[in-house]
Amino acid sequence: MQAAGGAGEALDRAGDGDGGDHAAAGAADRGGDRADALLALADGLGPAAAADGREGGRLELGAAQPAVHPVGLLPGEQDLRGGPGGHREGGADGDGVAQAAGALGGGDADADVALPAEQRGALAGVVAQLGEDRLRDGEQAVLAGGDGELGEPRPEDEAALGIAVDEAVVLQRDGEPVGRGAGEAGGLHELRERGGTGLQRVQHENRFVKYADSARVVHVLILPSRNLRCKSGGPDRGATARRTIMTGEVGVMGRTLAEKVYDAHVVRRAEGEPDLLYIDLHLVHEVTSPQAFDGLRMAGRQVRRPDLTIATEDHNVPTTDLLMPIADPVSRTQVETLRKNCSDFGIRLHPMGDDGQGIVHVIGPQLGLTQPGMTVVCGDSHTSTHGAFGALAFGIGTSEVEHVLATQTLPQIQPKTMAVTVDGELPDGVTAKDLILAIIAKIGTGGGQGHIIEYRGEAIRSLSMEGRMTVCNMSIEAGARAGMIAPDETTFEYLKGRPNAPQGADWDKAVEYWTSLRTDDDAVFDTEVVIDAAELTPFVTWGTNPGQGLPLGESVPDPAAIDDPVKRQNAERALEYMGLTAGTPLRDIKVDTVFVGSCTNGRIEDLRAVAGVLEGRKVADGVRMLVVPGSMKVKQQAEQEGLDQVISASGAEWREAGCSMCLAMNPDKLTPGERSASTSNRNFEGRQGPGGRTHLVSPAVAAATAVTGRLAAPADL
Ligand SMILES: CC(C)[C@H](C(=O)O)[C@@H](O)C(=O)O
Ligand code: SF4
Repeated sequence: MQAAGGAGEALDRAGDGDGGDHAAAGAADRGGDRADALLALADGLGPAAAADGREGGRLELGAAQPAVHPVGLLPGEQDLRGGPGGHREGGADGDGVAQAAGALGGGDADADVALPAEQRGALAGVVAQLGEDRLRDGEQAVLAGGDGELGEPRPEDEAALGIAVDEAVVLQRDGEPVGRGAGEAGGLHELRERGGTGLQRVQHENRFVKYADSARVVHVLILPSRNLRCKSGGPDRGATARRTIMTGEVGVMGRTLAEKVYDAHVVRRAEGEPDLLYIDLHLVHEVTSPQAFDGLRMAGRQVRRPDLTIATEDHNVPTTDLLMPIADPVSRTQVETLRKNCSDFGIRLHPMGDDGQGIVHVIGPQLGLTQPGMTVVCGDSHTSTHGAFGALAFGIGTSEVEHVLATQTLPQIQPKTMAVTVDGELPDGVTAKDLILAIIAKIGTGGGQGHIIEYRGEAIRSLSMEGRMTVCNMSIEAGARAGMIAPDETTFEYLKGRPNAPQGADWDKAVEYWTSLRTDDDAVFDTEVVIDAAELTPFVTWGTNPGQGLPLGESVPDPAAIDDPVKRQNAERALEYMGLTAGTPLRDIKVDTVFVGSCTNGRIEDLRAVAGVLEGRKVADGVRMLVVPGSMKVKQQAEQEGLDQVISASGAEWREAGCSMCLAMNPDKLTPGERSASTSNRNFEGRQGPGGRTHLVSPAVAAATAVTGRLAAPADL
């Protein structure tokens, strides 16, 4: 199924690789995806409970579940629409599809059926695991294993791990419901006795059985063998794992951070099919959403969780004259379409000129919406940025955007895991951008393919949140599905007090849970790479992909010296396009333009670094420098700190927030042959304008380059 978004797949994105011809790409997208989108939706709706409780009726996910979040700090409790209510006002549409009440909220049934506390108590508990007693203080044993003998689970029953007493539960066991027998706590009989409203029995053809409080769940509990399945590879992973457990050859293995977050969001898993993942946060922008909304309209659907969906205008917005209508008709149409869609479907939008507007990957973290342990998606490949918080965040195609809008879930094939460990300390003057460029040069643009990369090690721990976002942002440039960094004090410090961050007791609970989001010591990664931070220096690209980079002190490589014929040919072609000669010292390369901005390096720390270098200096004659904050808030903060003054005094242009020259979907473009040093993340042919030549650099290198007019580091000044 194409819409499953397999690991490492290219997105069905518009406007990529075509020099910004997004209108044409959008049309192709529209034509190509329709059937797949419908397919995906049908699949997505398959396994779970009918929201209206009709057994055997149309199968749907549980009604208006809050986002899956073990500590109950639900993104669903943050109503992104800003209005009263949120998901608790949800209703069901004519198809039994639960809908949060928004502008178009249909139906008046309250689909968000909360279980009375005593029923939840009856459900929640712990199953003794493979004969071991796993009860801890405050936990209660409720689910019997095997044939109902408490404490005697059969290995194949794979009893679930501990559940806090106040959590909602999915009871699951292969082939039959757990806790079904008379007298067994948590059995359906008991729920019925107590009036069990909101619980449905769901039996899937793949013998995946749940009793679910459909109003609250739907976590599939973490099963020990799940991890083994993940490790054994191939479609028969489950069978292999089970055999292994039964013969007692291996114990339960630890899990990686990525596996923990992934597992915690699986709402349905069936042999031979993609998993269905619950999505906690859906970010939307003008480029990849129009066809998705059109699809909803065509199918008569609404947005299932407008309260977990937030939109911003970023790609097509100009960075000057915000009060003027957008001159370019394609950009204007994109932006106007997003406005209409958000208004029709009840989605909070940050339009141009709004205080909260900015690049989608800058505003999510800024608003405290991106939190550890979440699943975050957006029709944008650099969604990997949000992995810096320990969220599982990845880009999706337009058909998948429609799927998430309609169901708040996404079919996924579980990616493999990769550790990139950066030992030691980054030398002075070496930044997160240099680090990620060096990582990509080392592992290649396909090095992370099929994997979620977890960045670890001392050098990563020492990075600020801004630096971590820069690193995770470019995971996609290494071909990875996502990048993640385990949350720690730096993460909590960044989040604390942000508008959507938990508060008070919720905050403490959240931090406790977030602290558990780290790779277990005995977890095994599918692939591991180790890098010594001490060896790194400022890094720049010389070619037309982000992996064609070298330390600034080196020279343009000679393709003739490259053994691999494909790489050699790529290098030849890149040098020709870039107008470079082998052997030229990188420091001798003259630039025409310097661009500071983008979701890679448009944050406050980046602007501080730039102003730090520019202070008391001038941009070289003949060089134009654009400094584009990643969001309006970043812009305001920079202005409060006086950074704009320093930047303007140096001769650089201080602009409004947006993607800008990162991809040239607005008037900020390179002209043919023009060469830039750019803090963005992509350097393919025409990325910054047809014929434009891009060198990817850090903010500090960008600023030093602006001063000298040639690729340079601050230490060269
Ligand atoms: C327009 C969008 C789909 C695209 C992406 O997916 O990344 C853009 O943001 C980019 O950086 O090329
Ligand atoms: S700033 Fe660049 S990379 Fe980031 S979302 Fe915008 S276009 Fe994509």
